[in-house]
Amino acid sequence: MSIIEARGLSKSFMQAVKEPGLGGAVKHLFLPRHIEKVAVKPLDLSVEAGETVAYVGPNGAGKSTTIKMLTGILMPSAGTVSVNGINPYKKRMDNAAQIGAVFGQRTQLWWDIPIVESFSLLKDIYQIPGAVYKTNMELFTEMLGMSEFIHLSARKLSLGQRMRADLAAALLHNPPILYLDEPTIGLDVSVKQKIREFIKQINQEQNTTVMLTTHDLGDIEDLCKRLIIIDHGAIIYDGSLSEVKARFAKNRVIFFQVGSPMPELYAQLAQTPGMKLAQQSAQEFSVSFDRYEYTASEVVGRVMRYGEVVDFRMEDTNIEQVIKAVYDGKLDLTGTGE
Ligand SMILES: Nc1ncnc2c1ncn2[C@@H]1O[C@H](COP(=O)(O)OP(=O)(O)OP(=O)(O)O)[C@@H](O)[C@H]1O
Repeated sequence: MSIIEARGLSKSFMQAVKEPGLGGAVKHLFLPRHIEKVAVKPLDLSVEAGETVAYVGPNGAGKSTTIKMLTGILMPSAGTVSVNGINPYKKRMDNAAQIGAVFGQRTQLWWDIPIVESFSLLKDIYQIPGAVYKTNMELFTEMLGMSEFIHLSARKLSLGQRMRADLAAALLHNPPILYLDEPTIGLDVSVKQKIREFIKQINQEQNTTVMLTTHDLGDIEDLCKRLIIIDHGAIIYDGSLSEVKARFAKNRVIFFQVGSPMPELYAQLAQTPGMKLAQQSAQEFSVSFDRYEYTASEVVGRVMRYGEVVDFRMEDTNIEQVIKAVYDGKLDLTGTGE
């Protein structure tokens, strides 16, 4: 059985509808009006132990609501959910022992006590054996570079330091499942890298299942093998990241600057299947091509036959562009997942 299993899982909220101004507020007091907002439509989800899953979607798509149902913070409106055999909402204590969670916008550390003492409290709360605690503290301090701030209180930490401390706190008890909600939000490149490396290592060495929501698509490329896209509360794609890349990020573009205009080349390219010309000026143009049909050297060689190439650079379509196209409604992935 999968480590995370949801069937028909959904969540609706009652949202207050208030007319603007004081009059509206008074009216709402005596005659409150609500509408039902379906945040997550009935969804099915199975995640195997050790998987790394990116759960992405535009703002308001229902990502956090799903994660909150899986972590037991929110009670589902309908459907069933089982996490490592436990109903997370009904058995919150048992569930807490088997999950680690990092919500990028909030901390689970005590605000006014040194980080190292927060860790020590967590050791008691989770009843972490001394040897496990010692090993993890050493490993996490080293990998996340925590020694410089471990004696400070959470209040005094920078965002990057706090995120590292939060990640360590979430994993101290060796949970088999790690939920990450925007774990790299607002962080600089080097801290992001540190956090990604750490998550990767924990996943590989301890087979920790990782479920990640993020708007930073670099997190996905670095960490996740599986991609789930949710939009308006419904899953619109569930499949491997590499498949999406192979099918939709298959184009490469080479930008050329040439010594003189090449009208014959332009005419020829216009008729070549699998290649597309986009002209910026008489001497600047780009050729996009299917990287499974042509090699970059074939394309460059073809252009060079028509005249002098002053400069060129190449770009791959990356997963970021593919997902942006899905969010913008320009690419439909429905039916392409597993
Ligand atoms: N407690 C709540 N009460 C009423 N509506 C809510 C509540 N929580 C979420 N919603 C609504 O449910 C929808 C989904 O919200 P959710 O936070 O799950 O989106 P998200 O995908 O995590 O978005 P973001 O990327 O902006 O964090 C939104 O329309 C939101 O306004």
